[in-house]
Amino acid sequence: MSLIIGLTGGIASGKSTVSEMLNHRGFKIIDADIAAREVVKAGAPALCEIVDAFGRGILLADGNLDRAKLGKIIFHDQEQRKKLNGIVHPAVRKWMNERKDEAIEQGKRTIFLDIPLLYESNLTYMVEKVILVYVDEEVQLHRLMERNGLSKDEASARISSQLPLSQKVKMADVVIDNNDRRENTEAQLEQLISKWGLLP
Ligand SMILES: CC(C)(COP(=O)(O)OP(=O)(O)OC[C@H]1O[C@@H](n2cnc3c(N)ncnc32)[C@H](O)[C@@H]1O)[C@@H](O)C(=O)NCCC(=O)NCCS
Ligand SMILES: Nc1ncnc2c1ncn2[C@@H]1O[C@H](COP(=O)(O)OP(=O)(O)OP(=O)(O)O)[C@@H](O)[C@H]1O
Repeated sequence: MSLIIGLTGGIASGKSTVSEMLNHRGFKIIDADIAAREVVKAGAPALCEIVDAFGRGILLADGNLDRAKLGKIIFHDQEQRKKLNGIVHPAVRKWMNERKDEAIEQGKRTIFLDIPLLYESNLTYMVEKVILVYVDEEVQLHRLMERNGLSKDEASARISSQLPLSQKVKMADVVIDNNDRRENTEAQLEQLISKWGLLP
């Protein structure tokens, strides 16, 4: 029997940072952001649907998706975001479920699904427990601006396109506070692994 745990948070709250720590300990992580990139690769059916919905101008000269351009559209317009989500999310779920089944077959005892939009997309049915990686909003804004080289307005638009972390905190089984140094985050993770008796 494998335990399926959801790892969620907000944009730039530290999910990848925690995933990396879990990966080092041998745990299997299936990442929705990677899935979302895979399912829109050149030639993929979801990419054709995106072109039908947003026009050929959404492609780069080499035929790949212009992510920066699409980001500018969807993080500022809820209707366009819903349209994109409707195309990409079913393919993401399928991709993740296939990887999860593979991991179960390989005998993995704990499998983490890293899903930024776990609550927004009502995907809690896919997991048995939820870990939330939390940061205060000003830390989130600062780290996002820094990591992606975004202006304050652009970063705020991205944060506002998700449920506030303060709301997600109330729904999660456990919260990892990632405001402090990485060592502090890692110590909380260690404690949780031991408290829940998690094995890779
Ligand atoms: C709009 C796109 C092309 C922008 O690409 P970009 O390389 O700039 O960002 P990236 O994919 O690395 O996403 C970074 C973060 O943005 C947030 N985010 C992405 N898409 C969304 C969305 N539709 N709604 C809210 N937040 C989102 C997530 O926190 C994600 O971790 C891309 O995010 C995308 O295809 N989004 C739709 C698919 C999706 O919902 N992905 C999130 C996980 S399923
Ligand atoms: N404890 C920390 N102290 C300082 N910087 C951190 C810490 N944790 C993460 N960061 C930095 O903050 C940024 C966001 O972290 P990370 O990429 O792990 O977030 P994420 O939740 O996976 O983001 P996204 O959903 O956007 O992919 C990165 O640049 C990372 O290096």
